[in-house]
Amino acid sequence: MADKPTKGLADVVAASTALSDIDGKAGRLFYRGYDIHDLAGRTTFEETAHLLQHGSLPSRDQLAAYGAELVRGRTLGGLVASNIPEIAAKQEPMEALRTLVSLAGADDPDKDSNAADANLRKAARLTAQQPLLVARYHAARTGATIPDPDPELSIAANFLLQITGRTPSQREVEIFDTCLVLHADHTMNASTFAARVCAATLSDMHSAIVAAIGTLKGPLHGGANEQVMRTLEAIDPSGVAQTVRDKLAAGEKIMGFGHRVYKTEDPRATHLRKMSRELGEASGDDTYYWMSKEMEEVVFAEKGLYPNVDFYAATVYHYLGIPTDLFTPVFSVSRMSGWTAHVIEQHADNRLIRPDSEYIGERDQKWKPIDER
Ligand SMILES: CC(=O)SCCNC(=O)CCNC(=O)[C@H](O)C(C)(C)COP(=O)(O)OP(=O)(O)OC[C@H]1O[C@@H](n2cnc3c(N)ncnc32)[C@H](O)[C@@H]1OP(=O)(O)O
Ligand SMILES: O=C([O-])CC(=O)C(=O)O
Repeated sequence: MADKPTKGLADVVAASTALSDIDGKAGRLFYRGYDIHDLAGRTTFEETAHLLQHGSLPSRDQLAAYGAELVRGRTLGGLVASNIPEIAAKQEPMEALRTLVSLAGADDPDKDSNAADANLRKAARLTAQQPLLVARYHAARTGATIPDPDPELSIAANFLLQITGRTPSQREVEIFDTCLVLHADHTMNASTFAARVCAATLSDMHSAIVAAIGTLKGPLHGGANEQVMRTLEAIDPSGVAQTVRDKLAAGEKIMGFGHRVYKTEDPRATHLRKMSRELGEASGDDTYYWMSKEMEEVVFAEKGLYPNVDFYAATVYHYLGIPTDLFTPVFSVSRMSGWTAHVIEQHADNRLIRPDSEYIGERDQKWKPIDER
């Protein structure tokens, strides 16, 4: 007979990884041993993706080679490109990305190989294509014409330009790039775990990423950032405290708060809060920032909960001009670097992930023919 399960696998160590590490009590996050506070604002998303996928912060030559690979990968295959208009008309953004990445698997030249070199090439292509998929999806549904990605620009700069239709300021690019760095990897979060479970059957990288995208979509995980913005938009600025108290009294969860691992401030929220404030002030209307601050104070006073990465990311993306329903897709643009690195790591030292379950159903049932049931 199996042991009692730990509900939600809380505190269960499900994999070994050299990619990221969290000290939940101290509120610290590390990518391959580098403190997130040292990376944020100093390391680009491209450098971070290289760190995760290739194992080291790149030298100038390595970054040039990886950057060139990303530029080459920044094209869409025929199956994906031809289906975007219909998918954009019929599917919500995260559903659409799940479908489009699946189609991209069929277009991928390395689709039949899980070998280490093929996985690295697929990781770079997926990282390069994800922002383009979001931008092309958005353009198809709005009827906008967007420029092709500029090979001289970073992923962050190209994405903001394609989504907002205007050339972002240098500071906006820096802030968005920092957001991508902050969201890149996070140990055994639900979507990464889903990717690793899929990869551990020796299924391919695109299948694992489809599983991850479907998992990130949920409001208890990456989908929370969109819900944070929808909550802020629905509240009267003068009624923040009362609304939060009413929601809590009704047993509702406040989106963007709480975390399975952090027992103190999420170190990513520290950066996102500052950037939200800066962008809010620069916009001339920082109402959503101040509403967020008030919400943070009330949730802490009432429940002792801290904001997670999704909370201040919402207002940062809002101030950057990103449509609210693309917030979770933006998360996927960044997390693609971590997911793919986890698939590489899983395939490199694989064993099927197949836990046990506790049976709680009926026993000793007596079978009856259908007419006697
Ligand atoms: C990128 C990310 O995935 S970050 C997380 C994004 N998700 C959210 O922001 C959604 C809101 N937050 C939550 O639902 C949870 O805090 C999670 C899913 C993040 C973590 O869940 P768990 O570790 O399973 O904690 P669980 O949901 O059991 O919460 C523990 C207690 O805190 C309460 N709690 C946790 N989060 C919240 C919240 N946001 N609002 C109100 N109460 C909360 C729960 O109601 C529960 O209370 P109880 O013990 O009285 O029943
Ligand atoms: O780690 C988690 O459970 C959720 C999270 O913060 C992330 O995926 O970034």
